Amino acid sequence: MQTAQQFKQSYRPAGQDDYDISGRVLDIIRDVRQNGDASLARYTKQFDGENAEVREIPADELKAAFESIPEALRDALIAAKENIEAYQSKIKWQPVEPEGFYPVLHPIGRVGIYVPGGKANYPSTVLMTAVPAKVAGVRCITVVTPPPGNPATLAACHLCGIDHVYTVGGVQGIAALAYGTETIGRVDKICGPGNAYVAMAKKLVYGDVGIDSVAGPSELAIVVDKSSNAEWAALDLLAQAEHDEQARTYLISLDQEKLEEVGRLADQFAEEAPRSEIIKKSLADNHWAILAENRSEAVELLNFIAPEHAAVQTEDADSYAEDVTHAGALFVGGYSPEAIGDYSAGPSHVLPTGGNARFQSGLSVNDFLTANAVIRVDRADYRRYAEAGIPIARAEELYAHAASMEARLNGGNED
Ligand SMILES: NC(=O)c1ccc[n+]([C@@H]2O[C@H](COP(=O)([O-])OP(=O)(O)OC[C@H]3O[C@@H](n4cnc5c(N)ncnc54)[C@H](O)[C@@H]3O)[C@@H](O)[C@H]2O)c1
Ligand SMILES: N[C@H](CO)Cc1c[nH]c[nH+]1
Ligand SMILES: [Zn+2]
Repeated sequence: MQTAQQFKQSYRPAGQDDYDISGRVLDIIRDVRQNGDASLARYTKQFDGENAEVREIPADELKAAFESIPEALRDALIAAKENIEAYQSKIKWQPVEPEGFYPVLHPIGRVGIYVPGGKANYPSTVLMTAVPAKVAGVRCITVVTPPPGNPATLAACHLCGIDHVYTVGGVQGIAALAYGTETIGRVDKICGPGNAYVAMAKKLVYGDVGIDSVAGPSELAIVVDKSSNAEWAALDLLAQAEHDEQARTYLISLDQEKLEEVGRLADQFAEEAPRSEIIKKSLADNHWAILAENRSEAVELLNFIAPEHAAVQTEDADSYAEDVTHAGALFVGGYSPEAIGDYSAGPSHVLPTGGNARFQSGLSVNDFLTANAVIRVDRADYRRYAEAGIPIARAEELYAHAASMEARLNGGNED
């Protein structure tokens, strides 16, 4: 257990010290750029197993996967998809009147989605990325996912009408999307979460291709008080810890007894959990238990950590919504567990990690739109813009800029 002060003094956000992996990740990216498919095949055997194969899954196999999964799962995917569509449609940017200066909205042309598949399978991630892209109007979507391709993930690809699905994961999958190979077409923007290697690869290709955010190993910060249900809070911690040994969990309590109770239950549940090994390592290496003195210290801690998910399960949980400014998503009250956001609530579960919620929002339909300005000045209005521009151009000693504006001051043939 730590005080807020002690925690803040020693804390480092996830990913900031990943220098050791950045070199290795860059080597793989360079190799894929130079050697294309041959490089993909080599790294896939190295990281995913000797028999692992990179291939495109044809549409009829995706359909067969959809038909083969249990009906209850099919219905659940369809229901979740509807919720996601409803939320994303509600928040989609709307065109403004095309007069004067205005932004014109265009869907991004080619989108690549990374669907993780190392320590767990993520059909939900297909929905949480492809549905916003489709609502935006993206015409070509490519999914990459580690081999051999999980049936439920492939089923979700069919449900979402994905154009191309390739069984290639990790850094090599990201590099293939960013630069293209003989068989995989390069895309304009890559989205989707992944482990620390995938997150680093996205950072390193950014600029040559767009990315949504650095959505690395999962994070959850829960705030509890005397009134909180300790069992629920402990289970919520485990629900993040089971993703990855590197998943981070923070328990912030306004009450010392509750802090100890939740911690005890989490350790107890970890022993019996199906993914016990991952959970125990995550809790041992990447869990913080912090005693906050009061509500404002709890809010300050959340904003300091800027976690992927913040969950407030205190008596006055509603009051946190305005004050928590840095969190990928905020879950308010005991009946809003983070797992609901993972699957079926509607906002995307692809959220910024490593403190990036300070400047980055979760994935949404608007990440798949560009809003570029259209500038059209009439002769009647020209003078006031030119007169504001010319002195600034001169101050910058950019005389051709000034001349370009001056030449039009007295009119000409152009109307
Ligand atoms: N932030 C979010 O929005 C969000 C959402 C869902 C999941 N997640 C996170 O996504 C991650 C999924 O991770 P995962 O491992 O299950 O699947 P993954 O698909 O991200 O990673 C598996 C791949 O990593 C590569 N890899 C493994 N070890 C490597 C090494 N030593 N060097 C280079 N490459 C290596 C391999 O190519 C392998 O196919 C978890 O950390 C989870 O918490 C985050
Ligand atoms: N909690 C993850 C984001 O950090 C998303 C997810 C998908 N499936 C289960 N969970
Ligand atoms: Zn989760």
